Amino acid sequence: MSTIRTPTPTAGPSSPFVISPNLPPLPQVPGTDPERCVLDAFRTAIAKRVADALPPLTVEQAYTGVDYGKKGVDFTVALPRFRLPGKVDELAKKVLNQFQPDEWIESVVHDKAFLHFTLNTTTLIRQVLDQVHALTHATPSGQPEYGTNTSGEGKRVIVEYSSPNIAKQFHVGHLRSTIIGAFIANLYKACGWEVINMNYLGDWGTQFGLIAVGFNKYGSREALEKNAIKHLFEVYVKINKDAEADPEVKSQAAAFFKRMEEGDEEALADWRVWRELSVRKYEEEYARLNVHFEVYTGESQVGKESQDMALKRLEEMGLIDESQGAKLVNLEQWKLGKAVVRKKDGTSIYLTRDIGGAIERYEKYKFDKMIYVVSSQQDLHLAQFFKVLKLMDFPWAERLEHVNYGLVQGMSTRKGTVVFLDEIIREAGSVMHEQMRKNEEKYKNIEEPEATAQEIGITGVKIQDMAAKRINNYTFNWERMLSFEGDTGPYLQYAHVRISSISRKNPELLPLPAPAKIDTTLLTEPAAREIVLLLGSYPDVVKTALRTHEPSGVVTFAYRLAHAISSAWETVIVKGESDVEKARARMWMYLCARDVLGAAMRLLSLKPLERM
Ligand SMILES: NC(=[NH2+])NCCC[C@H](N)C(=O)O
Repeated sequence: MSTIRTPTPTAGPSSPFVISPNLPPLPQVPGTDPERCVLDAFRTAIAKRVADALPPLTVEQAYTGVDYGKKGVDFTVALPRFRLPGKVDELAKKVLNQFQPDEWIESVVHDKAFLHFTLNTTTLIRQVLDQVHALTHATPSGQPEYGTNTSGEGKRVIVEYSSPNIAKQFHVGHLRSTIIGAFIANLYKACGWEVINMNYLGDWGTQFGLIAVGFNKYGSREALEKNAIKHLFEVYVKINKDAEADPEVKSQAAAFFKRMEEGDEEALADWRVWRELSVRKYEEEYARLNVHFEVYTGESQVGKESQDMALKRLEEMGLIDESQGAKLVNLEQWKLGKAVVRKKDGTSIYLTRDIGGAIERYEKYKFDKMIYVVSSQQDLHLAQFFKVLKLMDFPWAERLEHVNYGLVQGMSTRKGTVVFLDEIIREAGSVMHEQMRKNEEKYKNIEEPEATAQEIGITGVKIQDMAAKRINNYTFNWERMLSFEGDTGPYLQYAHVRISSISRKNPELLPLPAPAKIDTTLLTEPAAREIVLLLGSYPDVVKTALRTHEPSGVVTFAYRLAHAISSAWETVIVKGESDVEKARARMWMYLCARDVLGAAMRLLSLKPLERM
């Protein structure tokens, strides 16, 4: 299996898709982009009819009232939201009276306060499939772009996530930050933003004094080279024990860290190696998760100057209270308590580093937005730190955003509590491998069972993590997340593999003719129409995710698409269809569905499998 990064979609400068010029012309509604989301055109067609019948309503106003319909309805307009004079029934009647079906809209039905519109099936299928195809296979960049948009063009975002602490445990909180953060970064990229993936390591603090002392006693250069993360943690655990029994160890550690804070090169030399080797190891593990950082920074990298400057400014502004030698910002009036920004002994602290760090990042990157993907356990910390920056009148303080998430209970391997990221990855692979072995017949046909199990295992972990709203807590469950049944990661991979097999299984239909030569009017089954409408909605799914910062909407979309494909599979057949033209049209539709399912999976940082 290749280790090459699966490219995540990003919008190119111009779209290779244009709406057929033979269709009735439509006005251009600002903010819509039919060349990237053809449903925008259908919505405009609906809005135009509603506006034309109900002056002074404008097409633009009407457009905001066009929503997806429920249960078998394409789009619905709720009339009361326009606040027009007159009774709803009369308004509806006006729209109905003027209604003429055309190649955009087939029909309208009036139901209480609602108008339900049905799109013209022929146009829908033709335009959506053409668009998916062009934006997947014919982009100037050569990268798939379907679902992307250009709303973030020219803007830069920093997404800070994962951020584990060196020499300490990599816990589920860090895993969630990694999974959700990678999604958020992909999402912004797909919306045209320039994205900087940033990892803010916990690489500073008194624990490094302890490790320095511990390393002399328990450390091994060899073990460090082999697995720095693991070895440093082992050293840390041992010396911590010693320190509990022997205050001398503690004071040695404190003295050493003091030297580090003072910039003593000798003291820093070892620390630098530990950090470097840990980062290298982390990079390997992130790569297996399809996660990549442009910037590894950390608490150690925040300059003393920016922290001092921040304190000074707070002081000048009269925002600092002193209490027993410590300095704090009183945030009581915002119900954010009192935030300590300088300890009695003058050493820097987490909060102050975050404040100084943000100032430095703004200087360096001039970001339009900066997102911190951090557990909801740190809600107060982030709220305090954002508030302090606002009080300091930094205009960019408004650009900071905290994307939080709930707790995870019960993550452990069969050997016990998880401490390291590579244990999670390995366990996911081995549990999945056992699962796959249960089906001997299938197992025999898998080319690279271990690599495949690994990828599906990771998919299971990620999907379990992103399936519900971020803020929800959940219980880690290997059994459930790695099952092929129900809405799980393995099920999604399986759906992608099955649909990818269609070319392999029907070589006689290949190569498919150019899209224009494929007769999509042969796609007459409701199940096919349902798939196509879902495909058309994908660009909206991406936009909604950007607004909510929720991966769950994308996961739900992927399931819905997988289910729709699976219900069509037995009836809208390719193999065994005697009409070759029809078989080809169906195959093309399935391949477009595969492209969109793959795009959604990649957005979720997954690597869609072609075979298993
Ligand atoms: N800018 C930040 N405070 N980011 C979050 C850092 C998370 C911290 N290293 C922890 O493990 O708790």
